[in-house]
Amino acid sequence: MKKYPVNPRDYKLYEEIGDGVSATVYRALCIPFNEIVAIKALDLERCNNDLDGIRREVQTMSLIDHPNVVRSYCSFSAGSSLWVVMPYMAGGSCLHIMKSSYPDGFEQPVIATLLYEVLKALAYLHSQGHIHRDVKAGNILLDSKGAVKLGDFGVSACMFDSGDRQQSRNTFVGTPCWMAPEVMQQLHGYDFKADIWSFGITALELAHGHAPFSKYPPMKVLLMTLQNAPPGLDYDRDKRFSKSFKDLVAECLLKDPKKRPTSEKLLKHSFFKHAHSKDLLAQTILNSLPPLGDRYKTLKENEANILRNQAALGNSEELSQREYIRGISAWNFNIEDLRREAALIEESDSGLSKCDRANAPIDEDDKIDSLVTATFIESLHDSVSGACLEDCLEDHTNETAEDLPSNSPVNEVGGCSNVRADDSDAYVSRQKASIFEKLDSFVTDDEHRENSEDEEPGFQCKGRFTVIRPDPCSKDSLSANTLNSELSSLNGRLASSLLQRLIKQNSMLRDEILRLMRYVDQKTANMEPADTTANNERLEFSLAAARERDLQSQVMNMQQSVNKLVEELQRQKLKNAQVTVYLSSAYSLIIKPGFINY
Ligand SMILES: Nc1ncnc2c1ncn2[C@@H]1O[C@H](COP(=O)(O)OP(=O)(O)OP(=O)(O)O)[C@@H](O)[C@H]1O
Repeated sequence: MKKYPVNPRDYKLYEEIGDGVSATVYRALCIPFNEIVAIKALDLERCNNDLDGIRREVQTMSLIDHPNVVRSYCSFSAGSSLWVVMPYMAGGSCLHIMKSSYPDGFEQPVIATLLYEVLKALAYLHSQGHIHRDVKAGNILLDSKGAVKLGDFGVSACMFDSGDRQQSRNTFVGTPCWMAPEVMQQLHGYDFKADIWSFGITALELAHGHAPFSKYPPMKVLLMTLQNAPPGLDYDRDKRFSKSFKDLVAECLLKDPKKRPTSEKLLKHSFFKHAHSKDLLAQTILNSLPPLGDRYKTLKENEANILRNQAALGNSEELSQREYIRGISAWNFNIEDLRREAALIEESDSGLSKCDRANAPIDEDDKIDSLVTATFIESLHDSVSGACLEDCLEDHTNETAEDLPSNSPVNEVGGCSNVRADDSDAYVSRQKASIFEKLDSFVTDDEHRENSEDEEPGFQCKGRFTVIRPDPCSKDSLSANTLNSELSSLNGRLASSLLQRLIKQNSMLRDEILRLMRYVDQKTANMEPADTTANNERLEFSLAAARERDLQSQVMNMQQSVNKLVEELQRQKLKNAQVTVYLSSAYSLIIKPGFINY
């Protein structure tokens, strides 16, 4: 096999052809081979220390060998970046093609051809034990001849992972609009079927030019996906599509992952009778397209214009949502802490939830959805009283996938720094106030947005980062990761902080009393002759006070130990749940090799 050089000097970088949250992609020349390649430069500083994710992506890409999957030729470090050398896909991504020439989506034969190729990639990946976890138009790449390849393994996972990597399958990654309900729920982990859901959403994306719910902020997408009927090809404008296409989408978007077909089975679906060879793609959608670099430049210019117009209108909040406007593929909704908290609450909650009582779900799936959604919201309520997220639910319980332009402008992405403070009380109250503010702004924005299609979401989560409603000027701006972990630990921290403050106050009062007593004693001693008995009493009193202070500090230490033990218990509980999931997957493997089902 051809060995590509691993020295940056052997490559000449040309124009930029794409970018994501963690990477910029360039067209480049591999000088010794005189061959055009694509180089994905992963900025290690922008990767939020997700070195494991990068390692996984590079490792997965280098091991993969399938005509429908983008593989990496080699990778190496170049300055503060990691360069991944890949085949150059001159057509770019389906998302970019739609954005520049097909805003309302592709025709059915094109969709069938694209989806068939993607499905072959998925069948291969699944057979190798990989879950892609980020299937979407933005990750479907075309070369100049119409060959289709699935790319971006930034969040892929291996079914046979153990330890930390197994854990990654129990976390909340992907992109909200494309994310399967079971990935959001995090009740029993998930498997290959999560990709089938995303595949169904991608089918809708290719048919309409944007994914269902794409105008909504991630938090709302999450609630709508759990609560509403699955989206489908049910609108008037969908009449142009065949029944087999509608059936395919409906099968992929079944909420119960067990009922969804495998990728192997889907390959035999009657819809793929409409699929053609790659020539169709070359002759239709790629035919009149300008070179990728030019297209990318135009897209960027359009994006800049939109931002400038918004700035002129004084809508500063929309300014830095560049990723959303240009259709960056991944805005991974990283709320695993919150989800975990919701799941724990559910475990320990034997009574019916608000949502359960109100909605009286008819079947088991709906019940689980409602319960999880309700516990999710209740956990927020428990942590931060006053947050009123039910609005999100109630507003949309009867909505199905409403189609809204994926390029609708959204809020600004703020610089979100973690808050640090020396004074724990001030820190806790500031965090609390900040959380209230964030949640309030989320709810307010949501209500506001209901009345206007052009309004922007209040939350924006992208890439391996989660970003909350922006406030670039605020020093106290808080990342959603911080928010999530603060929410889960706020009650414990508040209680501990309160106790510590009480002990501190108590000991200050005691010192003050002792000081006053000493003062009174001195005054009395000046007036009276020395009294041995009184002196002895004073000595005893001082000793008792010292012993009391000693005991107080022991109580404080014990309190801290209890806090640590509670934390450890929660960690162990989580580990236990993961081991159970792992064992059940191992068991399924033994009884059904090649297919994993929890
Ligand atoms: N081999 C390639 N040839 C041509 N264009 C590419 C290639 N790889 C990526 N691109 C373009 O660059 C964009 C960003 O790439 P990629 O999705 O891998 O980066 P990322 O940082 O992982 O982004 P995100 O996670 O936001 O999707 C793609 O959407 C695509 O348009």
